[in-house]
Amino acid sequence: MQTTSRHTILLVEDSVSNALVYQNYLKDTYRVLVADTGHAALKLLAENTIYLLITDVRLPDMSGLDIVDYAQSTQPDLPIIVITAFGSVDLVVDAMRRGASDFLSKPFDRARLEVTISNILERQHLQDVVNEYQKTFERDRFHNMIGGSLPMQGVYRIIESCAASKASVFITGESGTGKELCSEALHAESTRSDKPFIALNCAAIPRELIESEIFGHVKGAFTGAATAREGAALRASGGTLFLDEIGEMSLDLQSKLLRFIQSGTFSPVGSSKEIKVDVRFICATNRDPLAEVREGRFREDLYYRLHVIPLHMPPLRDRGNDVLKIAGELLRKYSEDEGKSFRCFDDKVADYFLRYPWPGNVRELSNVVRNIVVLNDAETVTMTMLPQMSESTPGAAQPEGGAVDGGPGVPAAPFSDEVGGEQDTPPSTGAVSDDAPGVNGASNVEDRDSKAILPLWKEEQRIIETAIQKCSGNIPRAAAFLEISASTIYRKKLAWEKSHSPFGQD
Ligand SMILES: Nc1ncnc2c1ncn2[C@@H]1O[C@H](COP(=O)(O)OP(=O)(O)OP(=O)(O)O)[C@@H](O)[C@H]1O
Repeated sequence: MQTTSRHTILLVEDSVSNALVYQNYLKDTYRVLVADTGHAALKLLAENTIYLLITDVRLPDMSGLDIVDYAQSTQPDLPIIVITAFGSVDLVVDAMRRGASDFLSKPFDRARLEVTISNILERQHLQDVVNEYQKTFERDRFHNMIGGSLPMQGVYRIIESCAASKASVFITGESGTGKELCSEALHAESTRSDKPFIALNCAAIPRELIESEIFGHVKGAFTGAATAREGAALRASGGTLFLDEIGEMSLDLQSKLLRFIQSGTFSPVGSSKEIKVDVRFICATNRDPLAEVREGRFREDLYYRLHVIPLHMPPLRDRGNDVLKIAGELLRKYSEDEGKSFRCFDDKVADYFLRYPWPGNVRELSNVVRNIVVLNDAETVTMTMLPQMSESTPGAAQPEGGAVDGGPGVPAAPFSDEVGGEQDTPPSTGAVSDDAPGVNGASNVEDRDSKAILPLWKEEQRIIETAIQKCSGNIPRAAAFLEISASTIYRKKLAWEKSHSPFGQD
C-alpha cells in the first residue's frame, strides 16, 4: 500500500542497540520517534500524531501492555505492534486481547518487520474505506424520512442517483408508506430545490375538477369558475410537480397529461392559449399500475412515459427496527407538543410494535403514538397504554388495556388511515366461507339462520361496492358519501383482489 515519508512511527524500545537496528529498518520510509521508557512513550503519544506504535513489552518503568491500554483508550484506531520474546504465547494473546494489531517475536529481520507493518496498514486502510462507505451509505434518516433499514437505504440511493435528472419518477407503495415524503426528498435533493414543489392528491379532488386543478382555468370556463385560476402546472414552473393517486384521472385527462409531459405545454381549461413550463414530474399510486393498465384504467403510453424511474416504498413491516426508530422520534415529538414526559417504550411494547404488521404503515404508527401521548402521561409507554390493537399479532403479548374485536388471525388495525377501528381486509385463516367458522365464533351457532350472517368484511365489501356502483364507478365520490378516504377503498379493493391475504404477503 501507499505510505508517505512523513508518517510518524513511535518505537518504544529500551535496548539502545535494538532500537538502532529497528530505526534503521524504518527510517527510509517513516519518521521514527524513539522512546526508551514507558513514561517517555506516553509523553510522545500525547504530544504527537502517531501513525503506528511499535512497543516492546519489557520496559524499565512499566509494561508495554500498559502503553497498549493507554493508546487504546486515547486513540482506539491506532495500529499497534507488540514486540515479545520468542515463545511467549500467553503474552501475545494478552496483548492482542487488549487491542494490539499484531506482534513480532524477537529476533526479527527487516523483511518480517516490513511485511507486518504493510499488513496492518492495509487492514487499517480497508477499515477506513468501510467506515467512509458506511458514513455515506448507511443513514438513519434522509431528509424527513426516518429509517436505516436495508430497504430504505435502497430508496435513499435511488433518490440521490436520480435527483439531478429531469426524468419522471413513478413511486409505488401501500398507503402511508411515505410516498409524498419521498417525493419531497427527491425535490430537495435536486437542482430545483430552490423552486416550487407542488403536490396534488388526485384522490382528494372530485374527478371533474382535477383538470382545472392541474392546468388552471379561465374565467367562466365552467359553472362556478367566477375568476381565472392558476393550476398546479404553472405554479410548479421551474420546480417539481407531484401528482399523487394519478390513477384517479379520467382517460381523457390522462391523454392531456401525456401531451403536457411530452411537449411541456398545456392549455388552461376554457382557453386555447398554450403555456410552456419546465416541470419535473413525480407521480405516485398505491395501486399496481400495470394491473391498472391491463384493466384499461390507466393509459399504457402515459404509464411508460412516467415510469422512467420506478421507486417502490417498502411497507413498514419490512423495515425491521425502523418501526422503533420512527416510533421513538414520534414519541419525543408528540410528547413535546403535548407537554408530556414520555421518553421510551418498554420491552413488551417494543416487541409488540416489531411484530405488528402495520397495515396502515407509518401513518398508522404515527396515529397510535399520538393516541398514546394524548391519552396518557408517564416516562415509559407500557402495554396498558396501547389503544385497541390486534390480539393475534404473531407471538406478541396482547395490549392489556385494548379491547379486541378481531378474530383469530385478524389484526384489527384500528388506526390505519382515517377510519378508526375498521378492519382493512379479509381474515387470513381462510375460515370465511358462509359455513366455515366465522370471526365471531359463528362456528358454534348451529341455527340455519346463522348462515345468512356474513362476516363483517364481506358486508363491508358489499356496502362499498354498492356505493361505487351507485356513483357510476367514481371511487372518490363513493368515498365521500361513505365518509372514508378514497385511498382506504383502494387498499380494501386490493386486499379483496388478493383475497384472504390480510396484508398482501402471500
Ligand atoms: N420514513 C418516515 N419517517 C417519518 N415519518 C414518515 C415516514 N414515512 C411516512 N411518514 C409520515 O407518515 C405519514 C404518511 O406519509 P405520506 O403521506 O408520505 O404517505 P403516502 O404513501 O403518500 O400515503 P398515501 O398513499 O395514503 O397518500 C406522514 O405523516 C409522513 O410524514
